[in-house]
Amino acid sequence: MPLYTPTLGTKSPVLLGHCGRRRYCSNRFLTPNYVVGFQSVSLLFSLQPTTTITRQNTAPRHMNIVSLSKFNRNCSFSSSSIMEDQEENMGGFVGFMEPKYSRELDVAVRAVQMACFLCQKVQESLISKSNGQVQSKDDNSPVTVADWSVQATVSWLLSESFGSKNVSIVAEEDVQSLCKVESAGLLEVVVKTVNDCLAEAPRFGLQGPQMALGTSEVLAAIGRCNSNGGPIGRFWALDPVDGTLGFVRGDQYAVALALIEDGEPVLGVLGCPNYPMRKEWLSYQHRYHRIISKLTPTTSESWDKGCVMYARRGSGEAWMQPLLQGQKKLVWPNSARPIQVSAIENPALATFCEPVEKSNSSHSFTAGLAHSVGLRTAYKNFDCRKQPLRVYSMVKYAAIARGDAEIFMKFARAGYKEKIWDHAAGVVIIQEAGGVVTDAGGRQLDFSKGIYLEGLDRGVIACAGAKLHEKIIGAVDASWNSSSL
Ligand SMILES: Nc1ncnc2c1ncn2[C@@H]1O[C@H](COP(=O)(O)OS(=O)(=O)O)[C@@H](OP(=O)(O)O)[C@H]1O
Ligand SMILES: [Mg+2]
Repeated sequence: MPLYTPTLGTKSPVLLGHCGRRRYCSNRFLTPNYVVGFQSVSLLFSLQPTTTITRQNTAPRHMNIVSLSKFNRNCSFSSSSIMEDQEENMGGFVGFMEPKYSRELDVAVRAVQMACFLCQKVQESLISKSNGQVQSKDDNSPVTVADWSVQATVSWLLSESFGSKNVSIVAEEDVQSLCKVESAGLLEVVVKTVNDCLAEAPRFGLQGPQMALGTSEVLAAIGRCNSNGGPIGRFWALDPVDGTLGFVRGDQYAVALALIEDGEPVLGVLGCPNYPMRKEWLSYQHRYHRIISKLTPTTSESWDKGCVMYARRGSGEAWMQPLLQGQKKLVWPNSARPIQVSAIENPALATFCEPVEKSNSSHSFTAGLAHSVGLRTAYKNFDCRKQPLRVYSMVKYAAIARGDAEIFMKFARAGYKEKIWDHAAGVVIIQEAGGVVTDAGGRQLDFSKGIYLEGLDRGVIACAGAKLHEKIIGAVDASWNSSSL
């Protein structure tokens, strides 16, 4: 049974009630022990003698608890058959509610925290010794132990939390390549990596397996990520290690997890292990950051370490919390703080970022655009040539969401189809942080057509605000025909 603490960081009125997998949403039984008011509270649930509670019976400090009338207007249940079928046993316990997707967001953030922990360990070992953990996929992109291990770990955690029947996942890695005879050694490392990570689950507030997972269970977890997405129902989109090149080069990468319902991303969680809470680190080469971090003592809040960002569609809020460090235990809200896009509207003051590899996005086209709109470009790595901020992975989305840059553009070569897991989490987070994300025609990205962003018009444009966005869209139109794209 997963351990659960209700979600942090909402200003929406909520009434809480969780115990393990059980959700107490009955309005039949309200104990006198709930707290009413818009204030930070720690709430102790009242328990029936027959109820088996493992732990976590308190609400996070900054949840807002309100009266039932407000609750009825503002809250809805997220559905989970597991919760419903266990609810009957809980008569007389407590009646609470929370905003839609709260539990999903809570589990997703914790799972991504764990995935980042796993990735950091693997990346460190890659850097310290190139010990053969970098593999090649059919398409020649590097695939690591981390890719498969994260996919297995996140899939297992989601299935445990919501029931494997209720969890559908679209993810990048394909289990077939891991089942090949020549991958036996790699598979062994993956199984060990997954078990090492899951053993830490209680520290992250989730329940790990009672016994270490066997090879078949790990393969089953990876293989379960075989959804093709689509317009109906609910599925998760996972990029276990986005920015594989950044990962193997010891630079930026991200763990991206989004929940998509009826074709729309409703939750976005982005783990950015090498993107510290402090802004200034983004423009330094990560190797430099690593050296400096080793020289400076770790602060209690770990602001100089990586972060996890997250948002729930329609909440008007996006949040960032530091990665869990050392042997600490994750305690909500884990020093979470709200993030917002930059207020800069003037292109001359705006910083734009783009993919590092010109094979992934045309640098010459964006350079022309930057020039025509009068965009500021950054000095990077003490390099005196002006250039955009080139950052691997969805950390670019993260940079826009928290106001470290104002514009992100990606123009892949003709014929390349963008995949949903490379964008879904970032889109929700930027939009809830106040930004705008569309294709180059100004249309919303369409996550309802399967694993690809079908119908994408030319490229992806994310901006801090509508004015900048309008200017970029106009500039793309003006220069597209004369480009070679
Ligand atoms: N040819 C081509 N064109 C455009 N995009 C491609 C292409 N090939 C791959 N991909 C996908 O892009 C993801 C990496 O995008 P980034 O923005 O991180 O690029 S970069 O690494 O900074 O250059 C990358 O994600 P990861 O595979 O997770 O790294 C791919 O999904
Ligand atoms: Mg990716």
